[in-house]
This record gives sequence, C-alpha cells and structure tokens, in this order.
Amino acid sequence: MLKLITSAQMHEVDAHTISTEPIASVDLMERASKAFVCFFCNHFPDKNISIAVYCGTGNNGGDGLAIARLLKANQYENIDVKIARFSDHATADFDTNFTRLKEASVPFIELKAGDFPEENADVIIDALLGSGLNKPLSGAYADLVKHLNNIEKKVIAVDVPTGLLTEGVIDKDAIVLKADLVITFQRPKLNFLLPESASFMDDFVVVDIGLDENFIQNLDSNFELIEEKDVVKTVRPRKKFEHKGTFGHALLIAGQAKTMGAALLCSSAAAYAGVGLTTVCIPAPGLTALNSLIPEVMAIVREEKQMPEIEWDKFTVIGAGPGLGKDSTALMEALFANFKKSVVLDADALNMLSENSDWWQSIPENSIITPHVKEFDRLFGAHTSWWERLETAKKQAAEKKIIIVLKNQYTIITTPEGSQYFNPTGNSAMASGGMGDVLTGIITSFIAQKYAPAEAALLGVYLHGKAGDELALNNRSSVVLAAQVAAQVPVTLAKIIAQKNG
Ligand SMILES: NC(=O)C1=CN([C@@H]2O[C@H](COP(=O)(O)OP(=O)(O)OC[C@H]3O[C@@H](n4cnc5c(N)ncnc54)[C@H](OP(=O)(O)O)[C@@H]3O)[C@@H](O)[C@H]2O)[C@@H](O)CC1
Ligand SMILES: Nc1ncnc2c1ncn2[C@@H]1O[C@H](COP(=O)(O)OP(=O)(O)O)[C@@H](O)[C@H]1O
Ligand SMILES: [K+]
Repeated sequence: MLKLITSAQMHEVDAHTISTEPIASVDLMERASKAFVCFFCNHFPDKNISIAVYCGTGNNGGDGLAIARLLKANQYENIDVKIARFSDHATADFDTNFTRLKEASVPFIELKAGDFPEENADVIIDALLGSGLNKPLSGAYADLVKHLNNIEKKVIAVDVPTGLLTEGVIDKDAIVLKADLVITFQRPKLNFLLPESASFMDDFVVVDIGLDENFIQNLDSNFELIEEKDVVKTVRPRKKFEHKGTFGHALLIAGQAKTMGAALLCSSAAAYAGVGLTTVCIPAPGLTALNSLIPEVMAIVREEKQMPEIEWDKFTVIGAGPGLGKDSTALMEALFANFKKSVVLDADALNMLSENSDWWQSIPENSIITPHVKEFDRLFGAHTSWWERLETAKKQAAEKKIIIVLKNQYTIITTPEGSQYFNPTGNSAMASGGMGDVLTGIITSFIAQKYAPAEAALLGVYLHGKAGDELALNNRSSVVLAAQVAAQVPVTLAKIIAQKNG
C-alpha cells in the first residue's frame, strides 16, 4: 500500500528528508526538477517545441526555474520563463534558482499584474503555485490563470495545477490553470483521485523524488493506494488435493424477466473468480439462458418476487441485488431473516435498503455494500462533493460495521476500522452496463473462498479493474463489455498468482 498524505504532511516529509538524509533543500528541489525533466523529455522528445515556463516565487516557482535551466541543458533551445512576481516574498530556493537561471542565460521576463504579453509557445509549464496553495486564487494570479486558460495551450503542471486544492472540498467554480498533464512528486494528491479534479486536469503521473518512504508510510493517514504487490501478497494459489468443497458455495439472488442479464453476469463472474459452487436464484424465464450460457451455475427457481424454501446453511456467502427490481422486498426480508453470515449487497438491494432503513439492523457485520455514487447518495443522503462522501463512508462503515465499496474510476473501499483504500486499476472502456454486476459476483466469490471480507473487496475491485485494463489497454480497445471482464478474471488472477510463485 502507498500511504496517501495531505500537502501539510508532504511539507513535513520534505523537512524530514532535508534534515535526515541529509540534503540541502535546494538540492532536493534540483532532484525534483530533474525527475520532472526526465519524464518531460521522454514525453516530448521534439527538442524544437517552444516552451514557456510560468513561475511563481515560492518553491513551485523555484522548481519551474530549475526545470527551465535543465530543459535548456537538454537542448530545448526554444524556452523562456515568465515570472509572476506578484508579491515581495520569494523563497530562498527560488532566489538561488533565479541566480542560476541568469547564469545559464535562459531568457526571462517579469510579468506585470494585469498586463500579460501574448503567449506563442507550444507548451506551457505551470510552476506558478503548487502544494502551498492556502486560499482561492484572486487578484493578479486569478487574472493570469484566466488569461492562460483562454489561450487554450497544452499545459503541463509541476506537482499540482495552480489553484487546485490537494485535499478537501474542491469548489467547482475554483479558478485553476487547467492542465493536460500533471507531473506530480512522490505521491498522487488525494483530490487527483476524486472525480471533481477531472474539470481541472486530464491526467497525472507520479515521479519519485527520493523522499523518505519509511517516514511517509508511518505518517498518520487513513488513505492508502492499493499496489499490485498487496494483491500478490493476498492471493492464495490453489493447492494439490483441494476440491470444489474447499472453495465455498456462493448464492446470488438476482435478475427478473427483463433484467436476467444482471443475474447471468454476476453468477458467471462468481464462477470465473473461482468459487467451488455457484447457485443463482432467478425467476423461471431465465433458466434456459442460464443453462446455455453457463451450465456450471446451478439455479434456484423462484416466483419473481417470492423466495422458495431454501437450505440457507449450505451457502458460504450470499450476494444480492443485481437486476432484482425495487419491489422485491420479500426476497430481501427472507435473506435477512435466514442468513447471518456476510452478504454482498448491490444495485436494487441498495435501492430497497435506502427505503427500508430498519433493514440495517439485520445486515450481518462485515458485510459489503457496493454502491455507485447515486446509490451511495440514496443510502446516505445527497452530497455536494466527493470529499464529503469520503467522510460519510468512514462514518457509516464504522457505525454499521460494514465495508463500503464506493465505485468510480478510483473505487474507494472503506473498512469499519476507518481505512480508505483507493484502487488504481480500471479504465473508462469499462463504463458500460453490467460492469458492477460482475464486480458483485467476483467479491462474493472471494468471500466464499474464505478470504476475509475486506480482503475480498480489495482483491475483487483490483482484479476487476485489472482484467478491464488487460482487455482495453493491451488490445487498444475503446469499449470492454462486462461478460468479457468476467471471462478475463481467471487469466488476470493467474498472472497475479504467477508473481507470487515467481
Ligand atoms: N516534498 C515535495 O513535494 C517537494 C516540493 N517541492 C515544490 O514545492 C512546492 C510547494 O512550495 P511552497 O510551499 O513554497 O508553495 P507554493 O505552492 O510554491 O506557493 C508559494 C506561496 O504562495 C502563497 N499562496 C498560497 N495560496 C496563494 C494564492 N491563492 N494566491 C497567491 N499566493 C498564494 C503562499 O504564501 P503565503 O501567501 O501564505 O505567504 C505559498 O507559500 C511543491 O508544490 C513543489 O513544487 C520541491 O521543490 C521539493 C520537494
Ligand atoms: N472510468 C472507469 N474507470 C474505472 N472503472 C470504471 C470506470 N467506469 C466504470 N468502472 C467500473 O465499472 C463498474 C460499474 O458499476 P455500476 O455503475 O454498478 O454498473 P452496472 O450498474 O451497470 O452494473 C464499477 O466497478 C466501476 O468502478
Ligand atoms: K503548478
């Protein structure tokens, strides 16, 4: 796991690294600038492009000055620097780099508030303000940023787009210098992982600047980014002599006549993710489709809205909700009355839960809910920002002793203990119907295979996204369908297990 930290904590790490490595702060700035330039050179190999580096007078600006000098040393000749000296204050490392810039004969001008020259460069490097932002942009900075946004050039931001808060509620009307790419130092900033940042930046990459990792990992933060090695550590390869009884029996309660696909998707995904036995509880019209699509899955046939007699005890775990319809309360009540082990609730199970809040008392501890944003707000009330959703998830997971999987580009898994894990896998080719049903099946499958529910959520979310990445990115495919992701899971899982064995 990579611990994700606030800008205030990043400043602590900075100070700690400077005093313990030890390294002079201006040398750390040089290292950060070199890391930026190294990525930039690979990304923009054409040395003839014209580049304007806009610098503030803090350390982000200091980085900008060092970057301009280093780019010139890397044969980018078409480079100039615009310094926004809108206050009397400049940091010492800015001043040192200003001297070095002049020594290297990189051309520069100092901008005057309200009188900005025409910008003809191909690329703008934004080194105006970074993680030191402590108030919304106003005055000359705001005017400059609006001016640069209006000319619609390619913008590469140093560490943080100027004006964007790195954590806390992002004001959707904030004045931010919109970046095509952010080359950020050491860690993704928390707000980069929340959807509101998409209005201000298209993409980001993280470059290592050699800060003290041990110190970062021991900082007090409940935010973590999942890494593949965590998943490799968690998976358990199958052993000789294990049989279907070893891997549990999952029941999925899903589907109605018109949404049978959801039941087929979640139950087939459970089977592909390796559960020993899968049963799906569906209405009769789905039986032929089920048997022809995936004969390995068994069926319990029900009246559309009524549960038949079920031997509840034989199931290790039950997943419910995909395609169930909002008027299937009798099915949910039967589930809660009879089954006391972890359940996985998704889709219409969550929509019904939001209208039957007394059900919460019957949901076993360590159960998992997998809402997308609308389902999340139906359950816990309307939110105006994702930052607030993070806080609500933490509070609700603790109060209800459940695991909340809030689905998105970077799906966030919140545990009852208050940890919040961001998942890095997955891509927009996966934004198609049924994808969540597959995730429900995968997570249910891992619980059946005796992974602890939080492990099953982490493993399931990571693998689901990774399978989608393999299908979309490796094949340059712009759309991936849910059934393809389900079928890809065993292949993706095998690659993860191979790393464990290797
Ligand atoms: N460990 C790392 O990651 C490393 C980080 N490094 C780099 O340091 C950067 C952080 O530098 P930084 O702390 O000097 O802050 P920066 O963003 O340049 O702002 C400067 C000053 O602007 C002010 N200010 C704030 N808001 C404002 C506003 N709205 N409008 C106008 N002014 C405003 C505020 O001063 P104040 O007004 O509070 O006196 C603030 O202090 C970081 O992003 C990275 O690029 C690397 O060099 C080395 C390793
Ligand atoms: N842009 C994206 N990046 C990563 N994952 C995505 C993206 N779009 C969708 N997904 C994943 O697809 C799933 C969609 O779930 P959901 O909205 O419940 O779909 P459905 O209701 O159609 O089954 C989630 O797991 C989500 O994380
Ligand atoms: K910046």
